Amino acid sequence: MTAETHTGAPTGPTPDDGGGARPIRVVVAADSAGADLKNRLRELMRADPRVAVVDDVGVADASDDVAYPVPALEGAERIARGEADRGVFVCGTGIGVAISANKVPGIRATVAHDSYSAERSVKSNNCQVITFGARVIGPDAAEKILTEWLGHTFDENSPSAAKVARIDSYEAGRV
Ligand SMILES: O=C(CO)[C@H](O)COP(=O)(O)O
Repeated sequence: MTAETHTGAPTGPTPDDGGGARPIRVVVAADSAGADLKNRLRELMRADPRVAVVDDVGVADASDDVAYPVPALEGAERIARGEADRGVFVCGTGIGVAISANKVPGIRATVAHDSYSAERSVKSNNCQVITFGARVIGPDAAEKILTEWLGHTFDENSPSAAKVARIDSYEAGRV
């Protein structure tokens, strides 16, 4: 699948649309440093009516020392293949899983530890993936940001769309 055919526009409900939009499919991933927070965020989303399914690609818990690129790349590839709409990836800082996910064509991922950045990552950048650093942000703050993030959508008719399209064009080799 090419980046052109897979811009991966986040879909789903907006905060004030009454929940009428299609529930989204989310994939979660983490390394040992992020497993506990990932599991907590996974359960939060499984109880959220805006989320249809939460697919967990591991690691299961902090005893598993598989390095962060492995679950992050697997999660990002599932989004690129159209098997999930969005991803929530966690490591110690959120940086390693973001860098890994961004290597998958068509995927836009960023760490976002504040509400405004999380919102703009969707509305400006059409990011499908948000990442957290479990050694940086507390679980309550991560839950609040995640709950808000689930309600944001990218407007393909907004001025930001052409900017994201420029990234897609570069990735597709069209300069
Ligand atoms: O935060 C991480 C990568 O960004 C990861 O959880 C720890 O990586 P390490 O410092 O290389 O062990």
